[in-house]
Formats: sequence, C-alpha cells, structure tokens
Amino acid sequence: MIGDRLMDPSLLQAQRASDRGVLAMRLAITALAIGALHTLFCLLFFQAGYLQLSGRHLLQGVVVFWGGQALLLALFMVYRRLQRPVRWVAFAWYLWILLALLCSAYAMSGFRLSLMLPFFAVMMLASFRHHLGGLTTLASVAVGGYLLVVFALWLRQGYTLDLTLEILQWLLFAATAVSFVVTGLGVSDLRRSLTQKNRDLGDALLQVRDMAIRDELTGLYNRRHIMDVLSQQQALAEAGSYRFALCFVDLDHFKRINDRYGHGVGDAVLRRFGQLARQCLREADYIGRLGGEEFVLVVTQADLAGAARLAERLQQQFRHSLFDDLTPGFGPTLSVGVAGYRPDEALSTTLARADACLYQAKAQGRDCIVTEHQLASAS
Ligand SMILES: Nc1nc2c(ncn2[C@@H]2O[C@H](COP(=O)(O)OP(=O)(O)OP(=O)(O)O)[C@@H](O)[C@H]2O)c(=O)[nH]1
Repeated sequence: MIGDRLMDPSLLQAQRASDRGVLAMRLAITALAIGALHTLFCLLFFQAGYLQLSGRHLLQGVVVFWGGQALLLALFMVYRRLQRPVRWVAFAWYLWILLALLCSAYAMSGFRLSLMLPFFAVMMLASFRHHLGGLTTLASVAVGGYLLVVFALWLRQGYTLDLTLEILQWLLFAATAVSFVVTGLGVSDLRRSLTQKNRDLGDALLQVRDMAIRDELTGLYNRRHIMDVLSQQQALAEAGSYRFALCFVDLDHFKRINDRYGHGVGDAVLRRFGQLARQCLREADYIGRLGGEEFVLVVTQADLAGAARLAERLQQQFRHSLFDDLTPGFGPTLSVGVAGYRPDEALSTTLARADACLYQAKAQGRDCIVTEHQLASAS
C-alpha cells in the first residue's frame, strides 16, 4: 500500500529530531576530541621543553581546562535533555577551547602558532551551527586574542622577543582565520539550504501521503485506507478483549438530488456529510468513503449498541442540517447498517453483514438504522 510506504508525520518529526540529536552529539564529541588533542600536544611540547611553565602550573591548567570541558558538556546534555537549543552552549564551548589555545600559545617559547592550529577545527565545527555573526565573532576573538598574547609577551620579554617574527605569524594567523570565515560561511549556507530542502521534501512527502489515503471530494479516508484501518482493528481484536463495530451509511435517493440540482450541489451535500460525520465521531473512530454516496464508520472499542447510538446521532444531525441549495424537505436522509466484528471471522464477513443490514434499512423504507441483531430477529 502506498500509504504504508510513505512516512508517517510523527515518524518524520521523530526522524528530524533524531538527525538534530546526532548532529549535536557529534558536535560534543568533536569539541572533546579537539580539547584532548590540544592537551596531548601541550604535554608533548612541555616534555620537549618548549612550554615555559612549571609542571605544577601545567597540571593546574589542564585541570582547570578539563573542569570547564566537563561543565560545558554537562550543560550541553542538560539543554539537549530539556530540548532547548544548544547553540549558545556550543558557542561558549568554542570560546573556552579558544581561551585554552591562547593561554598555551602564550606559554610557548618558539613557534606559538602551532598551538593555535586546533582553532581552525573549531571554526569548521562552528560553521555547522553558526553563520556570519558567530563565525566572525569567533575569528575576531581569536585574532584579537592572539595579538594580545604577542603584546603581553612583548611586555614580558621586551627586546628579547623577535617581534617581526611574531607579527608575521599573527598576520598569517589572521589571514587564515579570515579564509576560514569565508569557507565556513559556504559550509553554513550549504547546510542551511540542504536542511530547507529536506524540510520541503518531508512536507511534500506528507502531502503525498495525505493524498494517497484521502478521498479528494470529502477529505475523508478512501476505501484503501479504511481497509487498512479495519485490518489494524481486526489485529487488535484478535490480540485481546477488544471490540469494534462497523456502520455502513448510504445517502437516500441521492440520485434525485443530482438529477434535480446538478452534480455540483450533489458534491456539496457529500462534503457537508463528511464535515458532519467528522464532528459526530469520537477522536478514536474512523470514517471513510467507499465510493459514490456510500460511507463506512469504524467505531472503535464499541459494541453494536454503541455504534448504533453514534449512527443515530449522525442521522439526526444530518436530518436537521440546512442545505442552502436544496428546497426545504428535499434534503437527503441516511440509511445505516450496523455490524460488530466477531473474533476469528474474516473482515469480508463483517462487511457483508453490515451491507446486508444496510440493504434491509433501504428495504424498510430508508432513513433508518438496522443492526445485525434486528436483522437476525427479523429473519
Ligand atoms: N454529485 C456526485 N454524485 C455522485 C458521486 N458519486 C456517485 N454519485 C451519484 O450518486 C448516485 C447514486 O445513485 P443510486 O445508487 O441510485 O442511489 P440513490 O439514488 O441514493 O438511491 P438509494 O441508495 O437506493 O437510496 C448516482 O446518480 C451517482 O451518479 C459524486 O462524487 N458526486
């Protein structure tokens, strides 16, 4: 069945939420990995004697950095659990990593730019969630922060600092950061348009699904879908103490309306019936158009009496509803046949019983309800 193959709206929403969840988790794992890589290289540089700080200070730095990482991860998870946007937690996380990079660059004795390289991984990561504002802010903080590092080093080391080399490194860093902003914007645009296209595709899929299961004129379920519904109801009934009943509903002398007022008015009457029926039904019930002026109600968790009461209500409302285009007294009435599903029987048997009841209602003069009990006691 086409309806089965197309995605259910709730499934589609769940899929979208799960995609967002996967992306968020990937972001957290990458942020942790960048932090771990940076810590590892700090330790290696320290071991090789390129970090100008004591082992105690290094240890303190590592503890503070990972304390912050743990805090941000916890915050991130809480936001995810509360289903709140993690955008700003992620941004704070990028800034935290950036601060660690700048501190370690300050402590490096030589080619300090090497410890700033993970910043570009951060920029790539940020381009998945942030656009122009976020990316330029990150790049500005990095470039400005690096300049401050050079300035602080110059204050500390004075003429012993090779200022030309430091400024050249800073310029290289700034130029690369700008190029990453531009590239990041491209990635961000691409992601946005892909997300939008996916959303449109999902919406189109929902529309197609709706078209596949609904009757175009009345908006009620079509025969194919209502048969699927019946199969599900049958499965429920076979699984336990669950009952459901069917009402076959047919508009009386509908041909006369068509003949007298034209098909347009006939269509309007069918649509009106659809609206009324939907208002009468409980949330859990179903109604479908079998074809022409024939409809079926699937009354869930109900016995014959319950289904007959529902049919009566619908009949009353339809009888008293006003049809602007019809002469008073010429409004159609409803004939209804009611049958309940019996365990272990084929659906076609239940349908045939409901049909026989409807036939009897027509034979009795129309505008009435016949249940299978009445039919059995009459014969
Ligand atoms: N306007 C309109 N008419 C339709 C549609 N589908 C079927 N019909 C008409 O519905 C009428 C059904 O006529 P019949 O089967 O004789 O039924 P009836 O006139 O209601 O008579 P009883 O059912 O015996 O009370 C036919 O004239 C069909 O052309 C539709 O989508 N729109």
